[in-house]
Amino acid sequence: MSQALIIAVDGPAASGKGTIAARLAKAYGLPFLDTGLLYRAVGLGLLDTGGSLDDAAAAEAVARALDASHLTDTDRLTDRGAGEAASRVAGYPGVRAALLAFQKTFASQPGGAVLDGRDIGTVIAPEAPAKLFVTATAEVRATRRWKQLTGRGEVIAFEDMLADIVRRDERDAGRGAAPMVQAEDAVLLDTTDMDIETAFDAARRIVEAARAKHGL
Ligand SMILES: Nc1ncnc2c1ncn2[C@@H]1O[C@H](COP(=O)(O)OP(=O)(O)OP(=O)(O)O)[C@@H](O)[C@H]1O
Ligand SMILES: Nc1ccn([C@@H]2O[C@H](COP(=O)(O)O)[C@@H](O)[C@H]2O)c(=O)n1
Repeated sequence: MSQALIIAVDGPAASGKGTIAARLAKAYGLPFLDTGLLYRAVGLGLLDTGGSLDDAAAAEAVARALDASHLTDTDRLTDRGAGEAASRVAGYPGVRAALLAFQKTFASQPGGAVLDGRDIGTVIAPEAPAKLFVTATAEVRATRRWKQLTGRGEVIAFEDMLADIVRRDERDAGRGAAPMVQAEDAVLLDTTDMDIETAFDAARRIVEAARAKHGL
């Protein structure tokens, strides 16, 4: 059986990986999953039921009960508080285990798929023929996220945004369960000095090289 075009896009918060992944999915006509939304929905779901972000068992129960209806309020899911809550619950092995099968099934669709997150190339789809690790300096990422959130009305000081990004990087890279790390066979894409169009073009070249290498 021939290999499917699975494109794994990992990287730290606000590096632009979601933007790149969504555009790659459109360009190749593939289904796309932003896996960060799953963790964000678990974090918010826990808070909404009065739970504590320190309660691993309660977080796992929310993750096990997650369905598509929890993923519709994208404005709330992508706000600052949801990002912080997500990175707290994402450290619990039970939460990650609860979300694993859905992500693996999504990745293994016969025609291929694009997924973005922190552990796509290492845990969810280590077999992916195309892997990117998208990054940028913390200052540039904080600037992008600050513009995004203040542009839609959230009130945040830039220094607080930068501190959020640095704290999230440390938590995501430092946890024991599926830490954020560049897969050995992933190509690093540093978008610090790239606008969206330039970053997408570079990502597309990486995918084209992977397709040629794997005969896809
Ligand atoms: N190369 C770029 N230059 C300038 N702005 C960018 C670039 N890439 C993405 N952006 C903008 O930065 C913000 C964050 O991008 P995006 O949501 O794609 O990041 P992300 O890595 O998926 O974030 P998260 O990890 O939180 O999901 C968005 O407003 C997006 O339009
Ligand atoms: N595959 C993933 C995806 C996300 N996380 C955690 O969720 C947080 C929010 O993710 P965003 O991509 O929407 O920023 C993130 O900080 C991670 O803690 C994850 O662990 N694995």
